[in-house]
Amino acid sequence: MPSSCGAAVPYTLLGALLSGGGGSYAPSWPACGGRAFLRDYARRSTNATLWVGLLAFTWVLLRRVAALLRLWALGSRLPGPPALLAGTGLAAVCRARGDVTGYLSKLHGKFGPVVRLWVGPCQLLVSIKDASIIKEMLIKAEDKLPLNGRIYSLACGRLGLFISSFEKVKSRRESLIVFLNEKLDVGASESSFKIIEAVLQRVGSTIDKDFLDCRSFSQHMAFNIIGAALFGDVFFDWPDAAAYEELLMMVANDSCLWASYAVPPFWKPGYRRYRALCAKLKILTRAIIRKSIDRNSVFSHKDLRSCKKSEGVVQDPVGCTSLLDGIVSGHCLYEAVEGPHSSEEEICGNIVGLMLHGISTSANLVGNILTRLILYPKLKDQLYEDIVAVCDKSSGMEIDDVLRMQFLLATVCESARLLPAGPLLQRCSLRHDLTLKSSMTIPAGALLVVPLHLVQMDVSIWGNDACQFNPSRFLQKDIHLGEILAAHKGSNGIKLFAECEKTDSFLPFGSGSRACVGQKFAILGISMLIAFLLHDYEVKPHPALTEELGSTVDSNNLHDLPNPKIILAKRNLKQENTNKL
Ligand code: HEM
Repeated sequence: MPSSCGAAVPYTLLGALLSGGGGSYAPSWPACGGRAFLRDYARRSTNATLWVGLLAFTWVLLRRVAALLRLWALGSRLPGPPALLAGTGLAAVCRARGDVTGYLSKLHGKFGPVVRLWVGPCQLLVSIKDASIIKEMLIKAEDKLPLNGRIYSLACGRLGLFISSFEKVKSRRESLIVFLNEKLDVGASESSFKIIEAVLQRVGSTIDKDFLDCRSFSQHMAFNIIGAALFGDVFFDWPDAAAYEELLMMVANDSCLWASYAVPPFWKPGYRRYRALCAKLKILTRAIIRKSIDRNSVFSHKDLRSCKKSEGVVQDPVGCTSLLDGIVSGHCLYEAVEGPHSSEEEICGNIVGLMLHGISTSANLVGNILTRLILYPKLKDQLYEDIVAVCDKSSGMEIDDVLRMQFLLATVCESARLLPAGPLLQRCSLRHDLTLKSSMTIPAGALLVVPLHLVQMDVSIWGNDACQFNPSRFLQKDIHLGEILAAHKGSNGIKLFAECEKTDSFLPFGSGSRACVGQKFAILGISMLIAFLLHDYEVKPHPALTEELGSTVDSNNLHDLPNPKIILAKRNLKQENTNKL
């Protein structure tokens, strides 16, 4: 028997409530009981929800398909090999850990300065080799690859630097630049950049060993320089510093591997170990942040509250003692630490990120320069002359002195040119298509890469000796490197060449909207470290290495010598001065 109440049950809860006041449903539904009403109501709501869900899903799917069709349409207009061939070719090279640069070089030779590759049915990669197009692309493409963000987020947790979206990192970048420039304090009478001197004094016991392994020594130096810059003097007395260094390196080594999984592989013991290391790293970072704040607690309470703020940038970083303030951006240190948990979490994440990136990149460059010094005694002598010529005139060594050591700065830049931090500079534009002046349109979401070895060793730009180590190329007539560095106080970039094409092709620190924030800090800091080292120590290869190498050393090919043993022998400056007289 059909239920007499079926037709009388209101469609919606609102309808039922309205009808409860004496509407047309009023006589029938109370008679059927609340259960029938609720059952019917649940059925209809479920149906409605399923319909809404289905429509939303179809909408998302259609949008995805439309975006994919657009990607294929725009992508196929760019020059490049047929889809399937390219995809398998690049994948095979990557899987075999082969020469990606060599592979891209062949493609550029065939298809021109812009080459597109399909690395999957929904993934387009565009490689760019032309300096002017690169410059335009690096300014317009403001985002990083999502994988880049994943690597840092996995290792550091929540953070406001290094992540994919430019919008989210913009203000952090600005405050970090203010802070790092303050650390350098170029041109100030009382230069604040005493970090290197302090580092060398404190790590004396490391230096005085019989011999040093170049990689660990460079890493230790970079760790101390960046740590001291971020946390202040307290970093030197921190008993957990050695454990922290070891943890950072372990996390840095594994981060790319684990971030490459689309779904975190919780079932793998290696992954669980890695997560445990990241958690320990964060605990230690919080401990050193707390120590740094405690050391400056008087400051925190008195001055940090009164830091002038404007548009999210700390305007008075002199009153704010450590990098923590710069990173907090818009909050003074005191407020941020006392504030909601999330901001403390983010400060910690940013600092772990800076330590991971700053140490690995700077250590690479220091190691590279030291290796060249022991392989190339003439370079060492020339540098020593450059350093002594400036130091003889002044009592101590200030950052302004280093700015006058042009050959040294040129050596650091030339080493960075020949040894970029990675083979590919990577960008993307997540939301908008990129329309380049050459009337090429690169669809949103495409992976944009610059093969750094090809660009920085391009014979047509750098000359026939593009692959050779030749610091003098940075000392062309009319270019005063030191002046240029000093004149750019407050800005991030360093203009090295009058010739624009060369500037655009010097990219070890990237360029454009996401360029390295630590570029000037790294170049000047590393130059100062080498100046102090060469001034006080004789850098020599270990005798076993000299025998092994014999006379057949190719100073341009450092791959054969990834981690040489070196000896640092203290110079007898008094004796040297007497000999000179
Ligand atoms: C020799 C040392 C270094 C090298 C070779 C280096 C290289 C790079 C490169 C290639 C990028 C990406 C740039 C781009 O996509 O255009 C980058 C980003 C960055 N670097 Fe460095 N870096 C060095 C040292 C440092 C130091 C010492 C710091 C700070 C303490 C630092 C802070 C950053 C930050 C915050 C970013 C991210 C910028 C963003 O995502 O917007 N770097 N670096």
